[in-house]
Amino acid sequence: MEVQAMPCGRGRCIVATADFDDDEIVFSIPRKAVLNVQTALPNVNTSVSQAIPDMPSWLGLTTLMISESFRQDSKWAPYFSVLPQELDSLVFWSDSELAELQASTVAHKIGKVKAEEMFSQHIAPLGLTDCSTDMCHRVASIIMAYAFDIPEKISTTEGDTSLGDVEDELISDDEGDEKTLLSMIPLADMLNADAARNNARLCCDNEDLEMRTIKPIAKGEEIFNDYGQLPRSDLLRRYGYVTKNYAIYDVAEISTESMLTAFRNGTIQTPNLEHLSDQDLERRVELAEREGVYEETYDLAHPGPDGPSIPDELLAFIYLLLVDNENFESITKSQTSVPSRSKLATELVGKVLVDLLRAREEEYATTIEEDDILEAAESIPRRTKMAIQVRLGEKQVLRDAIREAGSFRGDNKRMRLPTVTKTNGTVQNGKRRGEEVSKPIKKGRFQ
Ligand SMILES: C[S@@+](CC[C@H](N)C(=O)[O-])C[C@H]1O[C@@H](n2cnc3c(N)ncnc32)[C@H](O)[C@@H]1O
Repeated sequence: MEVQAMPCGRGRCIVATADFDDDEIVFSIPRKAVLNVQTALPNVNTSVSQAIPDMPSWLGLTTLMISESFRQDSKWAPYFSVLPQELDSLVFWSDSELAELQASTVAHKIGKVKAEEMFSQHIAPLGLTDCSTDMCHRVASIIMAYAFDIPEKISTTEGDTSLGDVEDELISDDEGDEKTLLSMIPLADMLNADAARNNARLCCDNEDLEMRTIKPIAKGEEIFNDYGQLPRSDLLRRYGYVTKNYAIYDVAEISTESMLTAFRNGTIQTPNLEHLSDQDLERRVELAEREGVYEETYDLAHPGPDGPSIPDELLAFIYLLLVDNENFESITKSQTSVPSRSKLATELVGKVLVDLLRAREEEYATTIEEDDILEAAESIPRRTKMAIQVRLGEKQVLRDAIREAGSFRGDNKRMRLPTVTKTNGTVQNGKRRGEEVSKPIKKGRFQ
């Protein structure tokens, strides 16, 4: 094998001991060397093997690994012995460490309490001696950071029914029709990842699993697998590390409830913005749901070739809250569709979004400039430094989104504001006299 495992600043890493071309096999793993319900479940005791099919795949594999780790003669013992004892995934952070994430929504996605409920409900009744909650967290977190979802290999051997029921329960089919098996793959899971430096990926098309290059690799270079285009918040939550290479995938979330509260409370700073009654607001939210643009939270990103910072759905949602009654009724009756992005990006939508995004920015206790200074400090603990990078990344996304919203110049003529008091005492909604509000355009859902 033309690779070598060695310690590095990222735990262990795998380094090439020869040159590789593009799309060359770096190493192969026989499927029987993979740990999953197909390979390991028949060995575990009856109560465990009967319970696992009722568990979600991550919990089933957690139970399987814990149970297997208690077996004196487990063939996986050498593998288990090299798995890490400690991880930096967010589930292991103390409250004060988590507080450093400030207003990042990742702190609410850790799922520690829910996981503990699952451990009590499913694993505790199995009576596995010495199995503690800490051990369950450790194994579940290793699975989160190390396991692969591999396509199920359907057995063609007639009469092979040994795992039929188990497979039905534990094989997930979340990617289209392809059923996958959550699996621990020794050696393949020794590869680190680093956004721009990834140069290999696991290929499951053949009998053996193959780690193949996705670009040429020179002798001496580290081999990196691709963990996906993850924002640093998720990288930290799942893998317990962050690097600046992932900054391009950072996202900041804004919750719809917080935006609706700002509308209800009248905290939007736009002058003359007509107050919507709760009932009106409700109708507009229902229309957003019907048009498929309502989300509980919206992800903002850095603008780039893949798209703008502010998603179309968020623009459409704010547009539906701000559009004048005439156009609102017209869309409701499906005489008009929600317009395209260029028409959604009205000056008013931009202005309101700037207010909402600034309010979101203020939920973080420090500014970008303060974080830049804090992050540069040498004496800072490792977890604090990672938390600063996450929250800083989110604030930078918010700043991009604010800049983008502030550049909206679309016509406000269909907006329900600002109200303009005419000298003769009549009030118009900002549209020029005689201006046509909307022609019935094509019906249909927001694209
Ligand atoms: C699949 S394992 C990779 C092998 C791991 N280094 C080991 O020694 O077992 C994933 C873990 O490796 C570490 N890791 C991977 N890529 C990294 C990187 N670029 N920087 C720092 N740590 C990294 C993280 O701790 C992550 O949870």
